[in-house]
Amino acid sequence: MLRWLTAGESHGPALVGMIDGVPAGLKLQSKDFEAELHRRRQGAGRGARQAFEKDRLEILGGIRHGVTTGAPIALLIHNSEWPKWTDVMSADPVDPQALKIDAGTGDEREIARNRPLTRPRPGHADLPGAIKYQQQDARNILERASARETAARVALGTVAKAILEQSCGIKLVSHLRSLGAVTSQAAEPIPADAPALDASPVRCLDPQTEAEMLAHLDELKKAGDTCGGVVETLAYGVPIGLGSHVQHDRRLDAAIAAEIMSIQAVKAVEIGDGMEAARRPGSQAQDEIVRDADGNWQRVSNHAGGIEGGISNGQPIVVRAAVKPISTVPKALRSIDWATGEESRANHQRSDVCAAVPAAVICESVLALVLAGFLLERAGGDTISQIKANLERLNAGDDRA
Ligand SMILES: Cc1cc2nc3c(=O)[nH]c(=O)nc-3n(C[C@H](O)[C@H](O)[C@H](O)COP(=O)(O)O)c2cc1C
Ligand SMILES: C=C(O[C@@H]1CC(C(=O)O)=C[C@@H](OP(=O)(O)O)[C@H]1O)C(=O)O
Repeated sequence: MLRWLTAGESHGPALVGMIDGVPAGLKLQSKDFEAELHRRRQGAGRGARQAFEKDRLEILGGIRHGVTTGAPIALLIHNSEWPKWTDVMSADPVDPQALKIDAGTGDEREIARNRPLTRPRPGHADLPGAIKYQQQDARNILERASARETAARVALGTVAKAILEQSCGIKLVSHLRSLGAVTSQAAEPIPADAPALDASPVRCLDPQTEAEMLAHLDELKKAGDTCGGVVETLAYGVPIGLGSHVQHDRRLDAAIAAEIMSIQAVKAVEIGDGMEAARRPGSQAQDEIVRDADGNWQRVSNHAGGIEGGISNGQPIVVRAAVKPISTVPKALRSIDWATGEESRANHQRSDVCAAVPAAVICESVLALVLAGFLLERAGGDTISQIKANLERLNAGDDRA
């Protein structure tokens, strides 16, 4: 069984990720994690933090000389800003007078005064979190609600991607179907080896759409507004048989939807044609069954996005996620200051303008974690070679005419 957890705050010393149930014999090095963390930092729409955030990684256990041992893998990702925030985020009480930080952005001035954040931002966890946990300072909520946490999930996803790739060659790819009001004209489906995607600041293969997306983003930024987008993630090479129809919590599509929805700012998840399927006649919404010359089961289309009855059907898995516009809107929205009870404008701290591009990399990682969990459930072993052998045996086990 694959289990994973993260901990840590956005401006604390570090993030922590731990994953248990990883087979021995998987090849994984620091540079593999660093490459994925680098991908998450890239792209249009990011705020100032990503210009200097280094995501410095330490592997604390589970990997030795570039190979997993079967022990839980523990990962630490240092927050570059920690030296500046040590007093503000200290675990132990500090004298408020001692808190001195260079004035810079409005946010830093708030910190310099060590003023509790009391003007909750609509759309963030500030208000419901503060009421639920009885906090007077929204920082005690927003530090953990922050999508900084996704750096840890992307690091854990690196392990999952290695399991998928090294056991049966599964590859994932992500791109933007739309950014704000601009929709991609990309041919479908994007292949697994689409190399230009990482080079595109908006993960879009079509230069004209890319330019329109960038212009749209720029326009919203100049207007003091923020932007969302629709991310599409595909997994190629997933064998038939991951997940099950027999119980609600064993359905692959349900697990994928829940995990993708757990990414900060994701507000809808579609598998295959998703919402569009509901508008089509049934004859145009299913994937007719054929066999190729070698007798392999094939489909003439992939409306189902690779999953039927909660089970992978051998077609590419296609998942789309709607990422809402960033809730820290620079032209700050209406709120109430809970320190005074008066109408006010929401706190504004340094912020991204759009999360859709990094969300694409995060969706890949999260999808990889879910698929790796189901793969291990079906073909699990203690070592990667046992999993490979199990998969071969399972794939050869179909004696249908
Ligand atoms: C990669 C990424 C970066 C984000 N950056 C910001 C940000 O800078 N400012 C902000 O207000 N929200 C940002 N968000 C969204 C918030 O974390 C999210 O809206 C908040 O935690 C509330 O959760 P919910 O939107 O899922 O309800 C980001 C999300 C992602 C995925
Ligand atoms: C730090 C990251 O994203 C952060 C996510 C985030 C939020 O509210 O979700 C708010 C911002 O934090 P900060 O105030 O430090 O700029 C983003 O930068 C990251 O992705 O590494």
